[in-house]
Amino acid sequence: MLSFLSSCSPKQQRKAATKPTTAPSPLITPKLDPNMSAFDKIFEYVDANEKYYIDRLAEVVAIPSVSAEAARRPDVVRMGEWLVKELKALGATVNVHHPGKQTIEGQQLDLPPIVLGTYGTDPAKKTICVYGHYDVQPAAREDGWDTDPWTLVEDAKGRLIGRGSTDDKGPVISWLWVIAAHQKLGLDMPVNLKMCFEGMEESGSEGLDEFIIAEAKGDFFKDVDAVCISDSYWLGTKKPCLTYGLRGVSYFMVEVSGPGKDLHSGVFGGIVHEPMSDLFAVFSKLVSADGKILIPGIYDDVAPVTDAEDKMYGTLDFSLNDIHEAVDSKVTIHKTEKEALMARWRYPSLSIHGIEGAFSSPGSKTVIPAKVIGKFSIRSVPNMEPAKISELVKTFVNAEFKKIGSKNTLSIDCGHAGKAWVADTNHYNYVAAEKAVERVFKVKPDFIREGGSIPVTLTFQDALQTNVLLLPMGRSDDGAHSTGEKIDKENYIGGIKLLAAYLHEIALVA
Ligand SMILES: C[C@H](N)C(=O)N[C@@H](Cc1c[nH]cn1)C(=O)O
Ligand SMILES: [Zn+2]
Ligand SMILES: [Zn+2]
Repeated sequence: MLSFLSSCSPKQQRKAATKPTTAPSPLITPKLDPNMSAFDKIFEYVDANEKYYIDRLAEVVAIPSVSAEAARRPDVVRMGEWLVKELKALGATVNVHHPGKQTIEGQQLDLPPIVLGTYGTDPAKKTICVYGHYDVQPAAREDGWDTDPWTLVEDAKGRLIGRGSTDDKGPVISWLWVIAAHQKLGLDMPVNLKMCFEGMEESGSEGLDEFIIAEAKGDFFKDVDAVCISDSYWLGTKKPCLTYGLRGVSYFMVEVSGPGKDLHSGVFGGIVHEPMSDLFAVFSKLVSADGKILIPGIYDDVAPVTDAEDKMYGTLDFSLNDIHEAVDSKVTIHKTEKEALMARWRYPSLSIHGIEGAFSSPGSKTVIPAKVIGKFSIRSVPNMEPAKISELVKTFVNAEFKKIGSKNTLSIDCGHAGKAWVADTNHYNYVAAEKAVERVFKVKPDFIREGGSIPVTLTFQDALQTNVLLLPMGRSDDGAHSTGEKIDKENYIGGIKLLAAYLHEIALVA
């Protein structure tokens, strides 16, 4: 299964490509001392089956389940079906919810299925709902990947490189390996599991909130005692973390159009209002070079810093160098760790992502694009409301466009929005996770917040009236959403142990 690449660059020759063309490595059941604890048995079993887990990760990375691209929608559905098949093979009760339709790229498409697995219904046990997403961000070799994003490659440092390896396929399939390990070892599962896996997280989780709210008291969710999500990252590269906060996100599309078709810039340059120039003029007013959002009122609702929060920053195992390593450069804005973490966790930020319709190929085509759609998002923090953010942004963008005096047309739309989330860490869910980290990694975790967004987290907390824990497997330098996304073998294998240990600790502490 693990083959070495030949006839390629020296850089690539050091890498092994794991292609899912043949059966995965066989599962091994090591001979274990019956007196060993359940924890130790599971840990030894997981170590013995490292190769199998990597082969199975390769299998799912090879399914390009990009939710944002219409052409990839069948692959997203295929990935959902893969999960259904695996869950059924494990003996889980599986239901699939079809959330309806969506229009993207002018096409009406079925939203991918929400896959719901139930494993165990023992009223004497706690019921833990685990959530994850099986869709991924777009990826293309031309973006700057050294390897094919859809072929899992293990490099000399034990990094498993491929789109979705850390965000979020590695963590999602790890829940399956936890069930399978218990079966092979003849161990009783310590909790009942409710598994909720969606295929639209990277594109606004369409249909999921409505489903959870409608079903909160229904069969699937009614007995849930706590929720666990593994879809975030350690703060650095060495110390495990538990995550208790996320920023929200409001995603905007700004369309500027005017000319009826693309134009020759030599013939029409200087005599027509150009959509791209208008968009640049407006976008240049959104954010300063040092990351301050320039939209009036946007900071008004940001929660003030408390004394406890102020002191907490100094306790974390984190240095600016962790950011430098993660971004492969020293282009950080802030001078201190505290300022950088505050900017990531507790202040809003605005990022410009791209322009649809703009000429972006190599070469020097002298075109005036007739229509462009600029895309940016605002990461929001506690107390900021998506409706107010949208109102402030739209008012500002329309006013800035008016100032230009262009005869083109601008329209702005908020594609999707989700609120920030902060959890109560004084809950057995966090106590169990902390103990699990200590068991697996022999160190106490840092308690951190995250700059990214998982909009459904708050929905789980509010609709199910339950505690939500984020239990990350990957590291800060995994490059989620980026080129060369990876999960370290150590984190993947350690992560499988961590998820198993967490479920056992729940049974012990709750
Ligand atoms: C933190 C999580 N793994 C993640 O990557 N979430 C995405 C969610 C999103 C929102 N719009 C598009 N994707 C993120 O934070 O960007
Ligand atoms: Zn993501
Ligand atoms: Zn994710």
